[in-house]
Amino acid sequence: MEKKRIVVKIGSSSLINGEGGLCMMKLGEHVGALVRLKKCGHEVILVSSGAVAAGLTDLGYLSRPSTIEGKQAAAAVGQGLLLQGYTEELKKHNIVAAQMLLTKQNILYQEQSKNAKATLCELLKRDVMPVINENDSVSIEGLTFGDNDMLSALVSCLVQADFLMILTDINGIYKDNPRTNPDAQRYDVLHNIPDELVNATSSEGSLVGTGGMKSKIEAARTAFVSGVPVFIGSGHGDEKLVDILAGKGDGTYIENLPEPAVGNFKTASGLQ
Ligand SMILES: Nc1ncnc2c1ncn2[C@@H]1O[C@H](COP(=O)(O)OP(=O)(O)O)[C@@H](O)[C@H]1O
Ligand SMILES: N[C@@H](CCC(=O)OP(=O)(O)O)C(=O)O
Repeated sequence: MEKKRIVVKIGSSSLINGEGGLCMMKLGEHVGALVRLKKCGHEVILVSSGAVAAGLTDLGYLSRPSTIEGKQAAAAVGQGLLLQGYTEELKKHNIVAAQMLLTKQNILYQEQSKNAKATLCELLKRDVMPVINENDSVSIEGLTFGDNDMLSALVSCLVQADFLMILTDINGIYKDNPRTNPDAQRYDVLHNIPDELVNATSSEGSLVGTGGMKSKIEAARTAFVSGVPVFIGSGHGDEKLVDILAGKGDGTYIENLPEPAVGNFKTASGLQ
């Protein structure tokens, strides 16, 4: 089996329980699947959201605060809880968790991105699981990634990943938001992401997430044009990430057209 370098992004909506706190059962299930992928011999980098959402309850917020200092304070509390959760769950599988909190400057400035890449490669070499998030409590307005979808795409480009998996609370990209339009159809495969698709997609997300499907599509385009195939969707159980890699995931794949069979080539943009 060919060893692959895979970035997995987990959104807040897939980590939070009904009452708004961090759900250790959901986190543990993701970890089981990440470990399974790693045990297949792949290099796995996790980009996890959830810091702001995880910190709300302890700070007495009833919902996501609208002020920057409110979100930054929630992230300062929640990031600790998030990493504690990953460290404990990974330890059960004898895997060490490594926290990397990045700002946009760390990716934009070559000198800093070189260091970030070198650190990530060293962690992978040592068989450690990097757990990346934006450094929310110090990020400056206007210089944030905006959401972790773009962060995961930029990390994928930085480490020349073979695959980016964006896990969320919905099983793929639909032509319209399926929460408001239950008849909306899903794209199973896309071979490009034209402007019209980005423009037509809503940035309305779950109560705890940021950017909705629009930010995922924009992030997917960034990764895809740099040569990284992307999956956006959901799944359950230990096999879900292995299944996604095998092309059996429940979601939308953004990938190159398959090699044409000689004399039997049908073009498809993936956009119906
Ligand atoms: N065209 C669309 N296809 C699928 N989901 C969409 C679409 N438009 C909006 N959404 C919404 O995007 C949400 C996922 O985004 P978000 O809440 O930011 O997730 P996450 O926390 O995983 O980043 C879904 O729950 C869905 O309601
Ligand atoms: N860095 C923030 C990420 C916010 C965000 O992008 O959330 P999501 O849309 O759920 O990926 C946090 O950890 O809460």
